[in-house]
Amino acid sequence: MGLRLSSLSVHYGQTVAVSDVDLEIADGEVLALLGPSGCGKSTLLRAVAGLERAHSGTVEWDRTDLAAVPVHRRGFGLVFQDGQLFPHRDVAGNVAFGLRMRGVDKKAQAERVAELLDLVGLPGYGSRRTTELSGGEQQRVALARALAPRPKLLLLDEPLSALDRALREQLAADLAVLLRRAGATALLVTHDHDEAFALADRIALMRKGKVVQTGTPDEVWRHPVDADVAAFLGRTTSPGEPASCPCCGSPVAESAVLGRHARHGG
Ligand SMILES: Nc1ncnc2c1ncn2[C@@H]1O[C@H](COP(=O)(O)OP(=O)(O)OP(=O)(O)O)[C@@H](O)[C@H]1O
Repeated sequence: MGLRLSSLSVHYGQTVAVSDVDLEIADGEVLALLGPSGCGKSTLLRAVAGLERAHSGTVEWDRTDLAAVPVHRRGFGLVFQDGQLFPHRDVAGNVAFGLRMRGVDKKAQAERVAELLDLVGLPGYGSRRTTELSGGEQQRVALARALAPRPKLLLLDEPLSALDRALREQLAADLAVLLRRAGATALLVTHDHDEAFALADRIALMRKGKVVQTGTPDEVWRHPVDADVAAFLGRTTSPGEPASCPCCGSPVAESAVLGRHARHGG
């Protein structure tokens, strides 16, 4: 159960952006779609969201084909790189958006907004103007807005890439914790392997429209399918002893250790 893509292809005219992809995300799982620029990650996510049509193949949720289900009826939450908050609404108004659309009453809206602002580390921010928030705070609000209606699946397209390096690492660690706390099922698109290692239960590596490898972060780190993947992950094909996580002892990329601590709650 959960999301299943079967032989999914998406074309833009002559360009084959996604080619014959099979992929599943189980309930409660965070899967990172990782690959270089232009390999088709965003297109695949957009096809899952219903923003692009499949050329062939299927997108299913709980074994139901979504081809005829429009974006707003899929019950998926979306977070993009730049948050895309409504500038004319305050923070609470943004977070409550999906709840208002579903006709949730005012009291329940306020309770859920407060709960979500706590979750993303912005308690008491409800009446703040979104234009006065930092980039990191805006992304937290975008995440709270996406999570508020309890989406079946959270679609995150490079949610941290507009932020500077230090903030990105901090927020990746925070995001890892709060996705688990929220029990979210998520598809995360990123070109940053540190981010994928920090956040994901499983990684799908994409190249030229195809998924070339899937596995846990440890599996893809230990056994990259080929030299290109190894190089993309920032390791050599004949590494020395890789760094190991002090929490679980797994060999992981040193730069990913911070995020793994967060996942272990340490
Ligand atoms: N609207 C579009 N019209 C035509 N071609 C497109 C369109 N969007 C994407 N493409 C092409 O499809 C391919 C996949 O693009 P996509 O944006 O999915 O890649 P990506 O892996 O998400 O890249 P990035 O990390 O740079 O965002 C690329 O060759 C791109 O040029």
